[in-house]
Amino acid sequence: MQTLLDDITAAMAKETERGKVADYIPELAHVDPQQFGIALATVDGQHYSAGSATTPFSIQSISKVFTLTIALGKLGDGLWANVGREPSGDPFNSIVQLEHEGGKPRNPFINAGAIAVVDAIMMGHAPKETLAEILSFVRYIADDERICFDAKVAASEMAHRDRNASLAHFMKAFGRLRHDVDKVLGTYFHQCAIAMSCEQLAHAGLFLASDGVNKPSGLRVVSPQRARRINSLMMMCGHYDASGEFAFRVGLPGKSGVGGGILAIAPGHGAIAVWSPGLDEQGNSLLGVKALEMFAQRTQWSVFGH
Ligand SMILES: NC(=O)CC[C@H](N)C(=O)O
Repeated sequence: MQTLLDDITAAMAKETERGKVADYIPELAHVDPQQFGIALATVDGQHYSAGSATTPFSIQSISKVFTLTIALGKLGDGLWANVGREPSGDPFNSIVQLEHEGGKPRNPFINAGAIAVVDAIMMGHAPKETLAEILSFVRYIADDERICFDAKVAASEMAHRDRNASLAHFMKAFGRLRHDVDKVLGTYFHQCAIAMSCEQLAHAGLFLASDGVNKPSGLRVVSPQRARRINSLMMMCGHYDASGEFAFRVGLPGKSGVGGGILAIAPGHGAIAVWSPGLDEQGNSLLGVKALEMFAQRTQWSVFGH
């Protein structure tokens, strides 16, 4: 496994086409696109990594997997009254389906869906309390108390919130959000601004590869059925309008973020985190997808067979 991660890192270092760093969040525009990291945490307790695997980066939409897990824990199937579970086939920040579909977002991983999920988690609490809950959950599953929010990234997104604010106000107009829009957005931007390294992310995702059990503690995070369902949503919706392409090339449940990270789950094997800040047209890490394609081919861990 170590040889494989080293080979992938060497192959990615040679790539000249590295995509474009997200600049609609100005604070992310400063990140050096030359960086690449990869980490694997296996269900039998092994850890491997290569490249810049200990450098924290903005996990952005990968956080949506963690808030979905928390929301399902609080509301169970009640969550699905306000959030769908179908791929959208549209960009992550698209508004078009909301009008046709009564303000109900297609799935929890597009921005509208994740905003509805965090509104559901808040349950009348202040953003600070909800954020403390999200952070302590992430620290627990990653088994690492050092994980923090990057306040600068959160502030940068709040200052440029027009698009996400439109989504939130639109949903509120349909009676889909219960809390004040700016409080929901502030919470959402902070959750997206959690900074983690590939090593921390792979560790955090491990419960999804092991039927819902947190490997270091042996404690159950979610039921096997819930882990399977979260994985299915990651497969169908985790890469927005490129989810089909990701399933075709990689064949693993995965969730991307505009910080350039991707968390992929190989059920029964392990969790893999990759990071390369340059994005493709759909806002997914260009080299991250390439690296995972190489990883899935060499391990033959695709859920669709060899
Ligand atoms: N795809 C993403 O990572 C988008 C998340 C980002 N915080 C946004 O709302 O635009």
